[in-house]
Amino acid sequence: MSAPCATPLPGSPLYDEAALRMLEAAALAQESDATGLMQRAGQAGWRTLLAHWPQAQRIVVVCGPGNNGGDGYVLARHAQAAGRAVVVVRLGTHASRTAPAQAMAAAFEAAGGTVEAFAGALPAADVVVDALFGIGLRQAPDAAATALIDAINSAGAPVLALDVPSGCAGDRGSADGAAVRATHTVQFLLPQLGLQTGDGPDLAGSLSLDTLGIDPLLADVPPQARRIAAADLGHWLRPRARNAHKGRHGRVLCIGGDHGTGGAVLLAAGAALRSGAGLVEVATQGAHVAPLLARWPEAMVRRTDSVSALAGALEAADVIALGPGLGQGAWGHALFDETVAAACAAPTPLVLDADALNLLAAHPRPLPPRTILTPHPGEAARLLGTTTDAIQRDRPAAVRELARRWNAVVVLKGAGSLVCAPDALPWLVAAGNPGMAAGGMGDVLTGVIAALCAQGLGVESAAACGALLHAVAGDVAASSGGARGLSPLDLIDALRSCANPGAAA
Ligand SMILES: NC(=O)C1=CN([C@@H]2O[C@H](COP(=O)(O)OP(=O)(O)OC[C@H]3O[C@@H](n4cnc5c(N)ncnc54)[C@H](O)[C@@H]3O)[C@@H](O)[C@H]2O)[C@@H](O)CC1
Ligand SMILES: Nc1ncnc2c1ncn2[C@@H]1O[C@H](COP(=O)(O)OP(=O)(O)O)[C@@H](O)[C@H]1O
Ligand SMILES: [K+]
Repeated sequence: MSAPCATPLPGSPLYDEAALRMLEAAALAQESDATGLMQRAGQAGWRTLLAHWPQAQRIVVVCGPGNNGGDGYVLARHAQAAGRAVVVVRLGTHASRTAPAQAMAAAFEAAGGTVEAFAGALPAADVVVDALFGIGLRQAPDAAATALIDAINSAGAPVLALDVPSGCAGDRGSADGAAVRATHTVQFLLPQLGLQTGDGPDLAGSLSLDTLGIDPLLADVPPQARRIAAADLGHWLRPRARNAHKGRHGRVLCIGGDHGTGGAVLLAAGAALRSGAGLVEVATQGAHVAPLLARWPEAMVRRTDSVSALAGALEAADVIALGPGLGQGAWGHALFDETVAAACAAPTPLVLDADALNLLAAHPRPLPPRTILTPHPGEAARLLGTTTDAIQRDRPAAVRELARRWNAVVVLKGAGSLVCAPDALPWLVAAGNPGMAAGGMGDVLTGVIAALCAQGLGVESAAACGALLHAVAGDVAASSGGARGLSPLDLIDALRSCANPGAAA
């Protein structure tokens, strides 16, 4: 790997509700017709429906009381004009409340459209359009709205959501109550972060964006995150210099593997090797030395039955990965204390995972200036003294808070992993699959990130690129054979081809 290029930033911006509202206001100020944007949103919805389900004849459009419902009435009018059998079902007690939505409801009815109040069941449909709530939802849907959401989800037809799946917070990736599970969501104006992390992807289904003809630069709207995907790996993973030697690619020290969890540090070491570290040393319990060497003969393995055996290794390392299989017993605790102190003194980049994070939460202390934490939501909850549900309720806020609280780069793992340096814009990793929800996958990530640090990436770049490389390798591994039953070893096998983007296969 040669020096990373400086500009431009990889990936593309994602936004929150506040940004959407700012752009919407700027766009509305330019419109001569107050319904102009809504007309274009409804048209975009109809185009999307046609592109996905061109044969659909029976279309049920569920309209809520706000402007999202207004978009639905526009779609319904276009579908009816195209000769489809359309029924609008509106939330029982709620008529449209905004002037543009009222105008669009009236236009649909004037064109002979049928509007029914929801009375417990939806008419049979080839496609259901969810125009119940958009970004205006406040708190969990009430009882009437919940019943309608349940009816959409049990209609037995594909669901097209307009802007967001109703009930889902577009900037958080979670729902406080009932939420629509869409087949496809067409977002309007700007792409929303929350549809790509946590529960967002399961609720939104596949995603598209229609900007409604509005240039995002019309208003100076700040992004909430940057989205990185497989094509962005080349930004960080440049071809190596022809004159490279192993000393240029760093020495990784992996520490962990108490009795009973020796496989974790073995996986971390293998991942570091396959991600291009120059040298990999492992400090682990004596019982694990032989199996580790049998699996990775290129690793150096140090019998570390007590902390004194670490002498020399901590100083020699260019980056230390601490935690896989470490445990929280006396052995793990002593190694944790010694390693964090040494990394602070040197200071050496430090990647903390698994029980190193649990020990940190239980025994807080200042961390070295170049530290990366890789918590899953449960570990993140311990690090913030909260619950896993609270973390998952607002993953973007959680990753920012973790980075600030621990003054470290944080990878908040899970569907749509988020990576954040203190006071920086988070990265959203748009790769990975549920096959990776299996023991040992996090240990692989630790090794990948440590290897990228060792090869000269700064901690934020190593964490973002590492989380992306890990997820892309997971997708490559799952592409042959599927997600279920994926093993961390499959992922390690896939790392090398992904770590050399642009190279001939
Ligand atoms: N403002 C505009 O000009 C445009 C808005 N657009 C659409 O408008 C949407 C936003 O519209 P709104 O701001 O009107 O909001 P929504 O249509 O998302 O929802 C707000 C309505 O839902 C009700 N509501 C909120 N929380 C509720 C709860 N927990 N239980 C039951 N009812 C609840 C509110 O009282 C209000 O009537 C966007 O997502 C997009 O689809 C698009 O038409 C583009 C143009
Ligand atoms: N549903 C999912 N979609 C995408 N990635 C996932 C999913 N579930 C888990 N992962 C990824 O797999 C890894 C699991 O890590 P972790 O929970 O620490 O596992 P372990 O501790 O068993 O090694 C993380 O990188 C996480 O982001
Ligand atoms: K919706």
